[in-house]
Amino acid sequence: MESHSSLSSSSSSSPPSSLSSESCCVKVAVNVRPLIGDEVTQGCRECVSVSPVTPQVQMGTHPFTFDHVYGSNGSPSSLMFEECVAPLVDGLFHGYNATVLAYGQTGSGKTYTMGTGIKDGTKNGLIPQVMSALFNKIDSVKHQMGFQLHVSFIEILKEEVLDLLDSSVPFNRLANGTPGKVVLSKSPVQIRESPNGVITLSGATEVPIATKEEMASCLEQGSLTRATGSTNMNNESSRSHAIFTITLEQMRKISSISVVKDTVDEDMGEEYCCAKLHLVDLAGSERAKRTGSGGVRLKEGIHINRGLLALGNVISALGDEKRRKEGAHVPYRDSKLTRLLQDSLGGNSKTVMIACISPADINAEETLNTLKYANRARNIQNKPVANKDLICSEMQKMRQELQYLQATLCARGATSSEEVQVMREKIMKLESANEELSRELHIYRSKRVTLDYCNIDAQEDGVIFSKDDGLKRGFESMDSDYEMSEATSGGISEDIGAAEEWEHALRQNSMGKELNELSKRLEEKESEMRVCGIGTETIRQHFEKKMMELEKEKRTVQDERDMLLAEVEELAASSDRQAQVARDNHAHKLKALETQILNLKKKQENQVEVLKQKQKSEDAAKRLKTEIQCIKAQKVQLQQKMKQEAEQFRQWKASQEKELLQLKKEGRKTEHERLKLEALNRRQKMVLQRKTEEAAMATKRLKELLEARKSSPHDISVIANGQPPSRQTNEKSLRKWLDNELEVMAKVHQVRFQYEKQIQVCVFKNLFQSCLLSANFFLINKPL
Ligand SMILES: Nc1ncnc2c1ncn2[C@@H]1O[C@H](COP(=O)(O)OP(=O)(O)OP(=O)(O)O)[C@@H](O)[C@H]1O
Repeated sequence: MESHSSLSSSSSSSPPSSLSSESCCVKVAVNVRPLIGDEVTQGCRECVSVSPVTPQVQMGTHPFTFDHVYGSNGSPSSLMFEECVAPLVDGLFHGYNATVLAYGQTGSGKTYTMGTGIKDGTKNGLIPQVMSALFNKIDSVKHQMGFQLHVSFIEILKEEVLDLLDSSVPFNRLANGTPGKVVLSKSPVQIRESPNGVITLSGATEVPIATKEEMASCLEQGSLTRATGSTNMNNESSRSHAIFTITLEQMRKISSISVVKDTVDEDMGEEYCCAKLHLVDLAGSERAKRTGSGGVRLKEGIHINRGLLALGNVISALGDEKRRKEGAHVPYRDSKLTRLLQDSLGGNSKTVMIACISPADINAEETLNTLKYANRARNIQNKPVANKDLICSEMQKMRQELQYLQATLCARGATSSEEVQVMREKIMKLESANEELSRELHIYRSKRVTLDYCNIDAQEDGVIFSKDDGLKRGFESMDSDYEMSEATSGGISEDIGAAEEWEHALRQNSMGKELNELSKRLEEKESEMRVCGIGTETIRQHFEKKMMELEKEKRTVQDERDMLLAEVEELAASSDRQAQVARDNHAHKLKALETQILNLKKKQENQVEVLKQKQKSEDAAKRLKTEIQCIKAQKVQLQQKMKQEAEQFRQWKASQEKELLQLKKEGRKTEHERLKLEALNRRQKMVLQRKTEEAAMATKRLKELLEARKSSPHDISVIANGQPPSRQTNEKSLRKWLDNELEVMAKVHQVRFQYEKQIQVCVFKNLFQSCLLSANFFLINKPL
């Protein structure tokens, strides 16, 4: 399966990255492998001492401090995964890219550490542990998230990027059957840089992974395909830089809690995250003299060293704080390796470098170089960013906003119906205002039509109606013979139409005025009604209550007065001084009470008056109500009348137009007939002329024959009186005479025939003329 893969955080498949960004240094761990067989055989001694307390490696007088040191009495190598790589695996689940980079001289144990070897790496190496940790984690959180895993495995061999998982390429094992040794026929992969500077690999196979076993199988397949070769320093020396990439895509369910109407609503949104873990097993630096390489191996070695040198330069550039601050150029483009590791070093990645060293004194120089190299790498500052989908976060935000708005809407639910009611009323008011305005507009238009007519009338002094251009259509194709009659009829019809239109406009105008008048009256009455009717009932009740109170008060005062009167009468019976004083007091009180009663009576009378007034205004309101109803009915009637009148006018106009069209059609037909008759007439005239000429000729000929006949009896008389003519002469004369007679008879017959024909033509001509006359008559008298 070919796909577009990327070594960068923001790959084509990755969403735009955002959110938390923190600077962090590249972590460097040193792994000191034990002395191996050859080294022991050669009697090598360990030249590296490790401080168990502080993660420090001492090489002669040079102490190097790292984040972790494993092996040779440092931390046990078994802790390497937990301390260095496990946090990166965790980071993947939070969207952070990560890189684990194994660096060191040839035979220092990089492949062994990473687990990309076929022989002994697949069990204890870091990559197999990554796989276990990854799937354990997925198992524990899969109920909360959706996962998708892909792996790709490429190598950079002699500055060429090759796909190690391309299943279309057959395995070409060596004749000795050594697994993993493969003749190179792998598909090349292109490094591409997207417009935003992201490096991608075009053509690298990305295998979808469902289980740990599938992933392990990919690792195994790639490791088998990877180029290895035997050197003096390593029987299974990797001849290429290998990058095993795990891509983890996840849809995380995130809950947001909102409170709607006192109930807690938990919304489960989704967040997309994509992160990549690059596990890099670099080819080891080597010295040709020591590896004993020649030919192909030598060339491979040169390429390997060149790549590692470029990597060293990048690390130096990034690790030098001064240069970094000055924004010095980082030579990522110097090799394919550095281009592919661009994000892992100084970019969007959490990176751990594992510097593998041999403790053997024979390798002391290379080990020192490695430690220096690794030490510089510790200064590299990366900027890992969680690759979360901005769109997803944005959607989540919008969802929350929507919930908030819904909650607000619910809270306002009580008032919303009132608001709707108010809006509805407003709409109704606006609609009625609109109707009123349309009506007014109609009236103004009618008025304008009337005024226009009046203006035209004034211009055409003496002419009552103006001519509507629209009604002047038709008949234009008619001959000049008919122009007068047509113009007359057209003019009449136009005048009738214009008059009718004018009358209609006047009628509409007057009715509109009447309607306006009614509306005005209605408004007045309604405002009067409002004045009369405001709180009529409430006021009446108030007055009635007041009256009752007054009545009650009056009665109380009257009772008091009666009591006092009774007391006064009693006191009047006794004549002592005290009784006199009491009588006077009572008299005063009585007077005051009488005044109070009088006041109350007055008040009561006033109230009665007010009530009467109120009753009157109520009656007036009733009258007004009736009047309003009456005006409203009149208004409705008038509106209906206007409508009917407009409809009638419309119908009349439509029928006029229809009739006009019909007339035009008939006119065209008559015109056609006329033309036909004219042509016939012309033809008949020609025939008549010819026949007349022929008749004249025949008459002439007849005359000649008659003359000849007159002379013939003379010949016969000569025969009868004198000597008888000879027999021959007689026969000749007789034949001549007979011929003449026959010719005369034929000519007479011909002339008679011509004469009859001429008479017929004359009759037809008369008939035709009378037809024309009747056609003219029809056109002139046809009503429009
Ligand atoms: N920690 C270790 N314990 C035991 N043996 C080890 C360890 N590390 C490496 N070795 C052995 O050292 C030898 C070289 O290791 P390895 O092939 O991993 O080196 P390398 O750095 O990958 O070399 P190269 O760069 O040439 O590929 C192997 O035989 C391997 O088994």
